Amino acid sequence: MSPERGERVVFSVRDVDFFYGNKQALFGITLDIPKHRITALIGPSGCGKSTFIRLLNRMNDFIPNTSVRGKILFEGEDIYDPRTDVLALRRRVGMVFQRPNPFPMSIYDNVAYGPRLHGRVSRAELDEIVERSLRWAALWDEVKDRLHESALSLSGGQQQRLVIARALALHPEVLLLDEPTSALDPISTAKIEELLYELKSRLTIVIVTHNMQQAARISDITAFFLNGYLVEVGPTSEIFQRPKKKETEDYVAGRFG
Ligand SMILES: Nc1ncnc2c1ncn2[C@@H]1O[C@H](COP(=O)(O)OP(=O)(O)OP(=O)(O)O)[C@@H](O)[C@H]1O
Repeated sequence: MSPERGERVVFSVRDVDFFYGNKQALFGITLDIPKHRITALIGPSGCGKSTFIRLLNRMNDFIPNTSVRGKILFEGEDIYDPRTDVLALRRRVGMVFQRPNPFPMSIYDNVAYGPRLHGRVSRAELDEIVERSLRWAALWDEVKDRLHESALSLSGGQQQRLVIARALALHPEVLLLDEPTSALDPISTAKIEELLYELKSRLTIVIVTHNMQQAARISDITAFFLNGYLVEVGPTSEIFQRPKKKETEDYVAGRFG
């Protein structure tokens, strides 16, 4: 899909194939991810959404015996070029997974973890980063009096917002979320959706979701995957109300998957 005129593209994906061993999981994916927008990836189980989102910050590198063909440009740079600094890439492109995974340490230390690892920061600077990140993640008011308690004492929904705060502490340009609310209750889910909506003024968001109402509520662009192919991508309202392909229409109408 070509983004609307004048809209900046953060990721430009061209003809990407992906293999687990000799099993091909993605076929010729071509897609642009526009800046400061929420792009939702939808499609039935096993269609390649997680595989695709993990390509964007090279998380698939951790899975042995995989290979990629094609090009993925992030801000114009080929991220699969051997000279790519993968750690720097992951700092710029943060990721949040399905199950909240706070570190077994205090709330404060979870958020301070990345900034501490990436450079020398004073206590005062850290305090500021922690507060700001928790505010961005809409968690500050709930935890400001218990920053030194274990992160594991938080509820699931709070833990997921803490994990988002931990990612935000590094000022990523893109946040990738792989089904971030599927383990959460409806109230926590609504909080995360609201938060993502607020965050898009600061960064670009790509979210995998099984929940079509969620995609329809929060995303600007929706990409529909099926059996490793990108069937259709476009403005969310068009994908849900006037899809061009029969498969998309069937899927969004709940006729399969
Ligand atoms: N680590 C792996 N090793 C081998 N095959 C894998 C691996 N991870 C995923 N696959 C296969 O790749 C295909 C795409 O899987 P993927 O997890 O990307 O789909 P998905 O759309 O995210 O599914 P779900 O919605 O169920 O999470 C599936 O056939 C899956 O079995």
